[in-house]
Amino acid sequence: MTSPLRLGTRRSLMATTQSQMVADAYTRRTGRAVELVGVTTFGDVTKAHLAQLGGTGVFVSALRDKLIDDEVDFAVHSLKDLPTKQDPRFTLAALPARHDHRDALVGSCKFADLPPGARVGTGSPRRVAMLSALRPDLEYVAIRGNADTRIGKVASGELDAVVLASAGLARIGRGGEIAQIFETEELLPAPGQGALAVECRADRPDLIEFLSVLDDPATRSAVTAERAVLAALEAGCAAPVGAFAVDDGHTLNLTAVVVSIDGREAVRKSAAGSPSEAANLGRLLAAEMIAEGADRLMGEHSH
Ligand SMILES: NCc1[nH]cc(CCC(=O)O)c1CC(=O)O
Repeated sequence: MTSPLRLGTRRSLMATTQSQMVADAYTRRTGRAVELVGVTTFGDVTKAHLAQLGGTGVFVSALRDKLIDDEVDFAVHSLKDLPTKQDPRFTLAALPARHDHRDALVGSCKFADLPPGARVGTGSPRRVAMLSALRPDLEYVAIRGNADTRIGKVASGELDAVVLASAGLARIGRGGEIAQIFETEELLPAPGQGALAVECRADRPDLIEFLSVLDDPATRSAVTAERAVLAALEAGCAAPVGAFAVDDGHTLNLTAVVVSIDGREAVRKSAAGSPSEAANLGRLLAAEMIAEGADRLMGEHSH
């Protein structure tokens, strides 16, 4: 009998839920058992504001340490938390079919119905910038902590609403509290939002082959283009950059935006191309955006 695969996961509800989803999908497809191994990460224990931690990857490195130490076989990350520069010791063996890519408002009314001066919580400069463009009359409050903590600030009355990723809310069973989902025309999601990444060591070709049953090619081309924009802009997860692509099986349609943090200026562009040229499409779009001043808009939030 084959031994179970060991899946390293952060201990938060969102992480264990998404890890369990991937574990179940793998077992369904292959018949092989997967056991979850809980790992505590720096990103879970630190009190520092995420945007001040010097970029991406705080949730990722502890899981990668366990891969290197051979304590786990693979890990599942939220793709949007993964640095665009891939560490050569690891491979994204599968990018499963993406869940909802959009952002959602949790609160007692829709965004347009919030009274002037209402306090809206979000830790993301991207969301602050784009929401400020729609409603400059609201107060945007930097918040941190897991989704549960953030939603709690609405229940306690400290905030009128919070904005979180729809996919994450669904994963922790709080999708029912969503007052509104933002369409991409008004709030373009973070590159890779809603997608998971299945990662293992690059020196385990057999395992990469096993895990590849979970890969969804249309998701892979879409998020490859989105992440290529982010990489070419030399922006990190804290930059006010949105990107979203759809691969319909023939054509890859990509839209990206960079917004000044006050929401007053934006460079937004779209492009279409072949899914097999996803990375190029993203790079070219980013170059056009830079030519129109995108890097100036990012200011201190680049890198
Ligand atoms: N930045 C933290 C983070 N990383 C992934 C998700 C949620 C879901 C996803 O995009 O897969 C969240 C929470 C959020 O942004 O609301």
